[in-house]
Amino acid sequence: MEGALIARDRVGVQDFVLLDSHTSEAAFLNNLRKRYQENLIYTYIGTLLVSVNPYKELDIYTVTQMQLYRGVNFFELPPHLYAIADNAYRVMCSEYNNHFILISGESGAGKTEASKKILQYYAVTCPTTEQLQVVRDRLLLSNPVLEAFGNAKTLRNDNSSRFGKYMDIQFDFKGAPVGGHILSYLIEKSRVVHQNHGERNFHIFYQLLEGGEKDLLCWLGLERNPQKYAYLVQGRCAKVFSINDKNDWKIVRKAFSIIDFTEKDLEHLFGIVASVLHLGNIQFEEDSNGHAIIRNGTQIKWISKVLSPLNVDLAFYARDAVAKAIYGRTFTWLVNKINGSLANKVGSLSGTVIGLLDIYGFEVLDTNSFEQFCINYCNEKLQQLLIEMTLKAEQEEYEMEGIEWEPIPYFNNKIICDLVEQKHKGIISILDEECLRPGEATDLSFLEKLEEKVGDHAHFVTRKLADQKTRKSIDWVDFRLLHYAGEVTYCAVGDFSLMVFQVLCNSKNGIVRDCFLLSELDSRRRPETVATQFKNSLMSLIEILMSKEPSYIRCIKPNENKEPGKFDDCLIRHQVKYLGLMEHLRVRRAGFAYRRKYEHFLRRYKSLCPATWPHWHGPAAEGVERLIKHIGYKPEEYKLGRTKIFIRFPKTLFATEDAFEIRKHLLGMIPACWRGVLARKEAKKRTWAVQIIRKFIQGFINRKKPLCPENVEFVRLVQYKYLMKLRDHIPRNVLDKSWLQPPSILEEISEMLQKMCIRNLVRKYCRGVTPERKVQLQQKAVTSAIFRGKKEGYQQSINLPFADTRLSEEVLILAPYSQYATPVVKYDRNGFKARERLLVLTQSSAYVVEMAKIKQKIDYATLKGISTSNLGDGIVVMHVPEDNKQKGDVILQCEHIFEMVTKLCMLANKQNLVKVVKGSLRFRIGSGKEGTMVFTVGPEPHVFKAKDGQLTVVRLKLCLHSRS
Ligand SMILES: Nc1ncnc2c1ncn2[C@@H]1O[C@H](COP(=O)(O)OP(=O)(O)OP(=O)(O)O)[C@@H](O)[C@H]1O
Repeated sequence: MEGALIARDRVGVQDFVLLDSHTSEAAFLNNLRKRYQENLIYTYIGTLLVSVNPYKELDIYTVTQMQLYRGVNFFELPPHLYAIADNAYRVMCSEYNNHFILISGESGAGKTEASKKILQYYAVTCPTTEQLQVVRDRLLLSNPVLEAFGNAKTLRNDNSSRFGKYMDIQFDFKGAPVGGHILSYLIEKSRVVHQNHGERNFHIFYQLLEGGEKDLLCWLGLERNPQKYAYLVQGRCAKVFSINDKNDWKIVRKAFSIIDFTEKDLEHLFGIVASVLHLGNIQFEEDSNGHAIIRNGTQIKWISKVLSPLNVDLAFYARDAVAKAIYGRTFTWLVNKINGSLANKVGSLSGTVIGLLDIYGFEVLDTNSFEQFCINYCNEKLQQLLIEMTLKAEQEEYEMEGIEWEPIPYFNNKIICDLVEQKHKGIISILDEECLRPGEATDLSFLEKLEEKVGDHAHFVTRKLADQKTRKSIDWVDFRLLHYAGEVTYCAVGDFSLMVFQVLCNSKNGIVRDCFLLSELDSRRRPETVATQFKNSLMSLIEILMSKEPSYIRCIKPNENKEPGKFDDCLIRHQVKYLGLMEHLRVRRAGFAYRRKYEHFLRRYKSLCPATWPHWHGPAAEGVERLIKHIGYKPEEYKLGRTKIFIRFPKTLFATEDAFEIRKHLLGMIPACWRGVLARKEAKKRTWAVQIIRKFIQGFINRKKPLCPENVEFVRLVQYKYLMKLRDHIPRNVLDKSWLQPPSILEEISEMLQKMCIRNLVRKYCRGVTPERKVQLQQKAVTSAIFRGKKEGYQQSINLPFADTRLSEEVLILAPYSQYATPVVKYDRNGFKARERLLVLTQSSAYVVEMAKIKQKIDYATLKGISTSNLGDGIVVMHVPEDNKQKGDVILQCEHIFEMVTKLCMLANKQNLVKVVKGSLRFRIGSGKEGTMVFTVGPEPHVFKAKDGQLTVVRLKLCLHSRS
């Protein structure tokens, strides 16, 4: 709601409590007018909603609007009856208590429309289930039925409710509507028999005649023409342009079927409607005794006989009384029947309710009868309730907030209520006494009694009691009450006799029988007058309301002509008075114009103080204190409650609001400038991007050309991208041969880079190699040169380090020539297999040692060659020169053949002497003889010598020397 504070000069304030001169009626009207002219028909007084009938369709009742108000804090959106409805609903759901919404205003002010809209709001926004849809439909459809029987066209409203209505909507614990209950008040029975010019009887009569099926009318003995019925033609406007009776009949018929009326019920109901019409057509004439007799006998078959010997006037009077009674009681029956259908049958039993009270407003007619008396008394009671509840709520809030209560001058209308309802001394009691006392009661005797008993009351006047000046305006049969809303003069002439209709108790029509109970004829019981009945029902209504949380909607009729946009000051001023709005405003203001929770206040105005902007991290109350200190509130302008700040004068709030608007504007500008900078940057970025993309495409097309302006950036980009990627994929060690595939234009560079990289890695590797490791590597390089790709087991031998302790002086595995077939295995202390023969390498020669005794010395200088097979056996043959002293070539079997051969070669410096042979080799046995050695693979490794001296070396899958 604060959102529109700034527009207050044009559209007025949304809450009357913000009016500077809150006691000025003119200021009140002015605000209402401003808003009405802007189609803002709703204004608050605190939590009370004032509504002015727009007399045109406004776009504010859509489902979107409903959703907008759903669950939103009351003051955050413009005033609306949805806000009232939603607030009541939300509080009900959260606090699990009962509520009522009191809608009042004079005829045509928009009460019924408001209550229907609230019902629709609940129908749309409340949770429901498929089962509960039925309840929802019944709640909505009870309206057309009640309106058909209880509404009529009047001069003031084409669809005027002629009864007061209180409807409870029952909700289950989940907040779903599960049922309803209706109470009706004071149906205007007089309308059944009499209508003023320009007005009609209740809608149902015209609907039945206009829309009723031919058979039905025939059965009821009715003609379609309303002009034929005396009760329908007095207002001379049976047909009205704005009302479509035929269509409404269809709606009502459909509604009847939804709200559980049986065909029998309808038969009886329409029977009664028709009876009333027939009754109205009965005419009397005088017989010779001066008694009334029925003139036109045809109608009588529809009603019971009139037996009393009455004169003609009284006979007409009695006829009308019967018609009114039948209709009135049938209406009550109808309401009860609807209640049966609305009763909660599906939901949980213990739920909560929201009551909608749509009740006639204060009425002042040219001639005010008993009906107006009741209506105005009702308004007096409701006004009292409103003032009391508002005051109570205000006081409670002050107490809760720890703020001192300041007494407010206001008019308490309890004194008028007492005048009407006090036991024994009140007007109703006096009326009862007059009606029920033996002997003839007259209007004048009643008036005299009043003068006697309440004559000295400040709010009661009769002609006799009045002063000279006012005497003229009061008739002898009148009394005047000074209501809170103004003076009303009532005519004391009326129907004070109690009518009892024995004959109706025996009717064949079920509804009539239900309505007129025989027990009522019990003469021992003191019957209640209509006034007392009304008083009692009003008392129980007040009791119902007192137990609930209130919300109020006050409806105002802007003009008498149902004209949109016309704001009749005089008419509205009256209503503002009748509705007690000034009084309510006075109570509501109670010293402080505005109050808000600290959190809300701080959220809105925090930008006004550097300490609270943009964020306040402490408690909201302290934030507000800092804020108002910074703005400069004077001590008399505000009070700080427990949870709310109270601001005494609207001008203080407006000044704050204006400051906030300026601030908002400034704050709004910063983002605007910033947005400009960003937009310019964005545009630049886009232009730049377009150029880049264009260049890229050009570069791609020309990428294979030598560097030129067209491709230079593309190539650089590709280079850059490739190099950046290569950086993450560079080989980390000399053995890693992977290299990132270059784009074609970078192949040459990539190759160079790869070489550099490898060189670098190698250098790095070499620098990190120890002398021992270097020797190893040199040895391994020799091994590789000799054996790589030639002999089985080489690959596996690479990772096996050569040991310094082997073969420098001693320890090689030797196999005696004679024992190839069964080698004897021994282990020396170095863990090597030792046989009978050892090979010892020294700097200048190799010794074949047998049992530690030198057996054969081979000089490196004379060594002719070294042979091994390509298989994984451990046989090595050292070819020595043909020398007599020597026995022949040395054949050895050793475990570390790669190491042994390598070291031997290196010592002898004769790498090229080694031969790796396939299949077989020839060797010299000595003394000029030669032998052959065959290498083969078999299921078992062994070495054997054939008879012809040929040696065969069989190796298993595994190499002989592989120990691990
Ligand atoms: N919010 C509204 N928007 C548009 N038209 C409205 C609105 N409220 C009322 N009206 C118009 O005013 C007419 C009278 O309204 P409504 O019947 O609600 O008055 P009422 O106060 O219930 O009168 P009564 O006391 O005679 O029953 C409606 O038929 C409708 O044409």
